[in-house]
Parts: sequence; structure tokens; C-alpha cells
Amino acid sequence: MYAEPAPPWSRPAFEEQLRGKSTSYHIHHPFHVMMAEGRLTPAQLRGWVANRFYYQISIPRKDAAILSNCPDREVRREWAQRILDHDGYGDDDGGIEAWIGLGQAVGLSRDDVTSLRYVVPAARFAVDAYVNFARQASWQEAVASSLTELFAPHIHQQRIDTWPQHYPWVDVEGLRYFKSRLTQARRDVQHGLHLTLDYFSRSRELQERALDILQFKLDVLWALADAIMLSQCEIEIKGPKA
Ligand SMILES: O=C(O)c1cc(C(=O)O)c2c(n1)C(=O)C(=O)c1cc(C(=O)O)[nH]c1-2
Repeated sequence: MYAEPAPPWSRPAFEEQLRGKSTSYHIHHPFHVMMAEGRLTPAQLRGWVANRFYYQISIPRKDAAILSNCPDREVRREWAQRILDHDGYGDDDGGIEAWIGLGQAVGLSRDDVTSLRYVVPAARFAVDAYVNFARQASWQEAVASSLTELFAPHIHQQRIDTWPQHYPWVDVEGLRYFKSRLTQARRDVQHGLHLTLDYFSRSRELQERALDILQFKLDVLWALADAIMLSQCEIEIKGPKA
């Protein structure tokens, strides 16, 4: 017998489904739980900062892939801001530079971070999967994959709140990156969510596709944390912060 396809969820119900994915966010990954509870050693925290740098430098390339696939000028005008946020523009050095500052705040040199010498293979594979997805998928699908940012302000705020107490040896100036992302992520997500609700609400099948895409991206972040934790990437340094 022919079954009627399920009707699309209303916009609020679809948004609720997307937000419900927070249960698989990497804030719940054992490595991030340890980080928030102050249980990482300085060498482990440095390992995370050095590996995460590969994600930082890949984000603007991912966003450029979205731009290259998007024929809509209005969308491009707004999306382009993301690249400037990370690469910097005018007097603003941008997020990549701020992440290098975080590296220095945990005791790494600029070269330790930018050479990528501490980036472990599985971390690279996880991040590359995200960039490759954005290159190959439609721009609307790639936009949906950015929606893990719905949950990012919470984890940034958690680091701002817990690091000074748990990791007093980290120069607080290094937390600048997380502070700037609080506003940037909220603005980004307003745009990305609006586009996703518009495009995918045309059918239940599309809405379910958007949920699968968001799950894929949650898995990228989870796999990145697995990679860093399981490789036991620990960076010992000489000097007072060793
Ligand atoms: O520190 C984090 O846990 C975290 C997570 C995410 C995320 O949820 O994708 C991003 C960021 N940070 C971040 O700083 C950032 O600029 C960013 C951009 C994007 C994206 O998918 O376009 N995600 C994230």
C-alpha cells in the first residue's frame, strides 16, 4: 500500500530537532569533560591547542568552499565575514592569530603551533573530512553542517569560566579567542540557522537530511577529540611551564 510521506515539521519543531542534537556535542566527550574539570596536565592541554590549530586554519578554507558553490550574492555577502573573522582584516588580526596567542599562553612557541608538527594523523583526517564535505556538498548542505556552532558558545564560556581556576599557569590573555567567538558564533548561527530552516523545511525528507548532516559534523568534532585523546599527544616544554 502507498504510504503518505510524513509532512514536514513546522519551523519551530524542526529547529527544536536541530537543537536537540546538543546531546552529541563534544562538550560531552571525555577529553572535554576532563578539560572542564581541570584534569588535563599542562602537556595534554598544549597537545589539544596544537592539534586544534589545524581546525582553526581549515575553517576559512571550508567557508571559501561554501562561497565557491553559492550563486546567491546576498548569502555570499554575509558568509564572507566568516573568512575575515578568522584570517583578520585591517587592524583586526583575526581568530587564527588569536589561536596562536592561545598557543603562546599555554607555553608553545609560534612555530610549535604554525608548523603543524604536533598535529596527529587522525586529527587531520577528521578536519579534512569537514572541508571535503563542504567542497562536495551543495552550499545549503554545507551551511547546515556549520550548525554545531549552535552549541559552541556554551563550551567557549565553560573554558572562560573554568580555566583561570584550574589552569592558573595559562596567561588569561590567551582566552581572548574564546571571548571573541561568543559574539561571532551567535551571529553566525542566526544566519546559518535561518538559511537551513528556509531551505530544508520544504519536506520531511530534507529536514531529516539536515539532521543527518548535523550529526556528521558532530561526529567530526567527536572524532577530533578522540584523535587527540587516544594519540596521547602531550607536549612537554622546557622552562617554568614545563
Ligand atoms: O572550540 C570549540 O569547541 C568550537 C567548536 C566549533 C563547532 O562547534 O563547530 C567551532 C569553534 N570552536 C570555533 O571556534 C569556530 O570558529 C567554528 C567555526 C565553525 C564552523 O563550523 O564553521 N565551527 C566552529
